[in-house]
Amino acid sequence: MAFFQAQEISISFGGLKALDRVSFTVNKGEIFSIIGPNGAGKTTIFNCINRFYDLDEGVFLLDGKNLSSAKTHQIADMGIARTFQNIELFKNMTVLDNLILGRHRKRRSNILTEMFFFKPVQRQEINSREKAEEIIDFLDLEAHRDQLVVNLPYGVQKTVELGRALAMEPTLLLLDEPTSGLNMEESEDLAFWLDDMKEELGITVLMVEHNMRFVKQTTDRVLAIDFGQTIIEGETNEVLNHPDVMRAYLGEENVCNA
Ligand SMILES: Nc1ncnc2c1ncn2[C@@H]1O[C@H](COP(=O)(O)OP(=O)(O)OP(=O)(O)O)[C@@H](O)[C@H]1O
Repeated sequence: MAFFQAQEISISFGGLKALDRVSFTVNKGEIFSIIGPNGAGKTTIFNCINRFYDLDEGVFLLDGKNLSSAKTHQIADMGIARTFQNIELFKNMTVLDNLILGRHRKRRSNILTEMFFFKPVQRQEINSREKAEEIIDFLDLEAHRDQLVVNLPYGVQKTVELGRALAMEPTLLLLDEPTSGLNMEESEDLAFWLDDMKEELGITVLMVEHNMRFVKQTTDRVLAIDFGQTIIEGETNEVLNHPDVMRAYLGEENVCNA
């Protein structure tokens, strides 16, 4: 069964139809990319999944469950985590503390449990710390563990943001332009981690990405859109080599060099 589906989704901003009956299907455990030129509607898809915006028409289904009535925080509880085009971290906190905070949605405590059930709360705290340490190990962040995020290079901050999303133990991870601002070596590291996330952690990844070389290297299937409409959905090579995609989005030169 399809793991995640968009069915005929549409949304308008004033007179602008940002998404016009777009559908796509993401299978369990695959890395799926959405590509298209600036303003095509890619980030709007993510913002609708997160319920920052309400769809005018259509639905998203996660494991067959309709997300329409879920609120933003419930989307996270259902196992969907996200990174942003502009990094969103607590910049004056350490890497470790940002990762522990990423566990916040997994914790089940309130003021009463914190006051009267010290042991369970303490256990959650220990679990969060252990999970954060696992992620530090997984993403090679040991050297930066106790540094303030504000003092880290951009590429490392992006890795920490990825780590914070992983701290939620998502089943579906949304990555918005994960390679933007990364150098070649950092992009290679990211490709390696994506492969590990897929193979070792079984996470399904839905990614918006402009870097066609990276898409080609990492992605199982692709949706190409422009002006809020689908051009084609299919296997990565099939989509990247499609004449309409080459013409409309990438330019012949980029595809040849990819
Ligand atoms: N909140 C909003 N209000 C008005 N228009 C919006 C809003 N959000 C997005 N848009 C418009 O919807 C269209 C799609 O925007 P979106 O950010 O999804 O494009 P994108 O494909 O992610 O582009 P980029 O690659 O540049 O990030 C654009 O024309 C954009 O200006």
